[in-house]
Amino acid sequence: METTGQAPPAPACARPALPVIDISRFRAPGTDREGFLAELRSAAHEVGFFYVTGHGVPASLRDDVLSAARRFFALPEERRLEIENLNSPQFRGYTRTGTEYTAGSADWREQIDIGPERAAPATGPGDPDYLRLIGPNQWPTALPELRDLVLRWQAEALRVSREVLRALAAALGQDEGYFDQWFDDEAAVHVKIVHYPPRATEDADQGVGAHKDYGYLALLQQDEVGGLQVQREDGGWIDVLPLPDAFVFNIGEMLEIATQGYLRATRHRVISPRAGVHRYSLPFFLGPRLDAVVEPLPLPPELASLSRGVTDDPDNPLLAAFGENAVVGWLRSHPRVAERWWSDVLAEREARR
Ligand SMILES: O=C(O)CCC(=O)C(=O)O
Ligand SMILES: [Fe+2]
Repeated sequence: METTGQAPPAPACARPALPVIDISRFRAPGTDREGFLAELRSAAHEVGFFYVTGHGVPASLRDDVLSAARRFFALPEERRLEIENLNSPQFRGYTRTGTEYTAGSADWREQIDIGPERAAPATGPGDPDYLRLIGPNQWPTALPELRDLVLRWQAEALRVSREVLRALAAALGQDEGYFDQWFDDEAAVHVKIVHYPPRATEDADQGVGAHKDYGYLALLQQDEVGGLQVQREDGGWIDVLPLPDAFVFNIGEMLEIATQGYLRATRHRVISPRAGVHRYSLPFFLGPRLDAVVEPLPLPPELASLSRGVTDDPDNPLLAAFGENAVVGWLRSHPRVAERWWSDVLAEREARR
């Protein structure tokens, strides 16, 4: 189905446009394990996007985080700006609508970026730059409940995404613990709390422009509005309607590279809500530890023969060293934060060019 705007609500009996994977089957006694792994493999290889049910995250936690998000974005702007990301050397905190660009056009959303809640380590000359990404989040004093809710959400999203990654490792013919060493409690996870305001004019519909996600896996909780679209191989767009109690999962570029293109990082975008409608979503990105090095995964020959290879973007090449990739990505996407807190690093990089 080709669409240019927002889809009408799906009838209750509509077949979801993406595969649905019940992740509880991975551990359930009596599951046809090979059948389960084959379904997951085909979803991740052919589409790169799928719904995940059976994840065990309480609906009440999801509802509480989404309603706290609505309260945050309803605060007066000066209260939201108290946690502006410009205050944070670790790029954490609030960014206003219209400051983010995808493929040269402004996205129409505001958000809070949240990472692992840790103290900033003491660093000195010779230390890798990525250590400066480690540090605390910013939390709004006007909404004291947000910290605990979001950190619980982050922990649950990490748990579920590690489980999906283990199932993917098994589906790719590896030991299920294949990725575990890079995805321990210091994994570089990133939660966003996002508000898509209604479009400003009828045809200004770029909530977020078409892109692939970076990292290994992304997990998305959307509210009931809809607007996420995934690109098909023929270039058309599929509406990813909200499915109750399901997360949307997709493959990130790092996992595409690690599997030489066997798994697919699929382009997607968000269409802005219509006048009067607001959309809220909670994307979660799973990255490995900052000291991880991405090595090619040894695919079984029958899968390797179906690998598509990787087309790296020459303007934005991905490196094997994850921490350095993360630094480059943050410096590029938030130049004002970079100038304020990373000017020594920028100068050193400039001198080396
Ligand atoms: O909000 C959404 O539905 C998806 C957002 C997204 O694709 C992203 O932030 O990378
Ligand atoms: Fe995305």
